[in-house]
Amino acid sequence: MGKSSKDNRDIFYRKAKEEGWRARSAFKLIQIDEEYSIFEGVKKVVDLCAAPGSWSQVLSRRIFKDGSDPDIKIVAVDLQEMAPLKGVIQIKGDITSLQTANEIISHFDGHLADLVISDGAPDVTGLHDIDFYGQSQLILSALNITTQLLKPGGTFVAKMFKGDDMTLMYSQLKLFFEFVSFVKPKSSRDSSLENFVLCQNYIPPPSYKPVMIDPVLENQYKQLQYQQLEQHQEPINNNNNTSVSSSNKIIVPFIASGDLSPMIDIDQSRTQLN
Ligand SMILES: C[S@@+](CC[C@H](N)C(=O)[O-])C[C@H]1O[C@@H](n2cnc3c(N)ncnc32)[C@H](O)[C@@H]1O
Repeated sequence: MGKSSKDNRDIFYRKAKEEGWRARSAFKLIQIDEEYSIFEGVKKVVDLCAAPGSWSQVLSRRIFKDGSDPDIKIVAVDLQEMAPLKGVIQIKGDITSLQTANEIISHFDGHLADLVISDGAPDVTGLHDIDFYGQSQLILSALNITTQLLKPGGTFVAKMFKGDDMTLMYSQLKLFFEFVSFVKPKSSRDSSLENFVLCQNYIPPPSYKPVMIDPVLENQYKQLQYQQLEQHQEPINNNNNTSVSSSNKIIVPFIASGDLSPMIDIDQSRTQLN
């Protein structure tokens, strides 16, 4: 490790201790907000994969503040328990589950979120390809649940690893968001492949209906295809009683498999979905 990256790590580590952040990751979210004003006008926010809670702390300090605005709701979700935080509703749950999505929505009094952030990380094996794959799947799960939670025009921020698939990831996210960019906050170590994707102005494709299927589970997708065939391509119900509309038939396999064939360009693919 070079001297400058070691110093960089130490600065943010020390600063986190001094300022009472649960993890130095807090600075990554703070720096993304300083550069892109992602908290502006935000009242409903979801922190996916939130433990131990430094991003939720940022939301508590910067959005909830003194708690004087009753419209502000912050919901944090993680597989693990985390210590309580002022103004943060905590859910112990899996972001791939419909039950978690429903539980989050139940706290928003019929509204959707303005902002969804995800700093999710799977258990790291040290094998680059496996870790990269695991991280990609977690982003897809985060995107999947985000399509249930985010209001049109909303913002989504997620951690990813820099890798060969960034162009593909960009194309996939561009199906749902007008602006997609990759961000590397200065508190993120230079030596790390970590990156963040910032997606702004959520515009789901016409007739897209969010479904909580896991596109990673190929068999589950095949099962859906069989059901579609049996039912002559009419919308179907999966186990979660959510329908798969014609736009989903195109988008879900595209996201899952990385098959670029249905997408010529964004506008054209959107036209196909109409
Ligand atoms: C790097 S930590 C998040 C750090 C957090 N943003 C902070 O600032 O304190 C990654 C988290 O992702 C969570 N995670 C991984 N897979 C998940 C899943 N399927 N559902 C919910 N949480 C998950 C892990 O439990 C872990 O706490």
